[in-house]
Amino acid sequence: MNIPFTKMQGAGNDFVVLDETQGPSGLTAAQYRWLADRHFGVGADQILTVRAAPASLADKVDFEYVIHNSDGGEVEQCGNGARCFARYVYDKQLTTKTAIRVSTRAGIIEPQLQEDGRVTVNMGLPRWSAEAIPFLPNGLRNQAAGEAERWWLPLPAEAGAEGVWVVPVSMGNPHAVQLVESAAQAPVLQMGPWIESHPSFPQRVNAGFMEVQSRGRIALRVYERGAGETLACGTGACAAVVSGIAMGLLDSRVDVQTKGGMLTIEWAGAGSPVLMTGPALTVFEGTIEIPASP
Ligand SMILES: N[C@@H](CCC[C@H](N)C(=O)O)C(=O)O
Repeated sequence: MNIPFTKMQGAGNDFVVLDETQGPSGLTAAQYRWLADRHFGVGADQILTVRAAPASLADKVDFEYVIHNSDGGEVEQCGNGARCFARYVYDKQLTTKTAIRVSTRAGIIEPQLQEDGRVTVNMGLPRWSAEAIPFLPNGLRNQAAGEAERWWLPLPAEAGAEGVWVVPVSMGNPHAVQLVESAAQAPVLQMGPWIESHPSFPQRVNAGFMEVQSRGRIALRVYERGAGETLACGTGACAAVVSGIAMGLLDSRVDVQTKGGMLTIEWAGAGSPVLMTGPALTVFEGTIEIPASP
């Protein structure tokens, strides 16, 4: 099967974007994995698929946005991808709107193109309940940290620590945020896989390592579920900032330094949606022949 694609990136988190507004291509998990492979396919952290609004939401949204991790699994949300999605549908003239409503597996989000080329996305409310994340707190120690709750995740010796305190939170997808002295020195690659697959997160989790540099700035690295460490994670940035605000460590507007660029996250507190602003750029376009059974 030959399919056209667009390669995009947002703060270095990179994507293959597919247009299925005229109908589904019916790709399998193995084909998504192949497309994301940096040696055999195009290479990406996530594959983003643009679809027409589902009939049940036709009066509420402009498009549907489907996300697959590089391991081939479909997931609920992707923040950097949401910005690239908005840039894509506008640049491809699939819409003339600059404020777009998009349905995702995690609900409706609202990207808005800015005049400086960046995109701001209303990512909705953070969710803290164990059911929403989902998170199994059974038997784990916890402690109050401001208005947030931190949980002790015991880890095996191979992870490099007996355990870590994390704040579990959902931005539509699951996150576990820990505070570190230095993001640059954090054991992301050693510890990340153990947190990602920790039995307390039945759908696995994105593991965030947050260094608070001031009340308005953090450095962040994220070991992403289904993709490994990426240069930036938009939902991870939202999760880290809302956790830091709930812990009383951050103000309501925070610059997030990632390995691939800067994101700005704003959150006015309980009941308010999280706003994420950052870059969204096209890198190249092409057509690729996808093997039937890679
Ligand atoms: N890169 C993303 C998140 C992609 C999904 C994530 N790996 C998951 O499995 O939940 C972002 O920018 O938010």
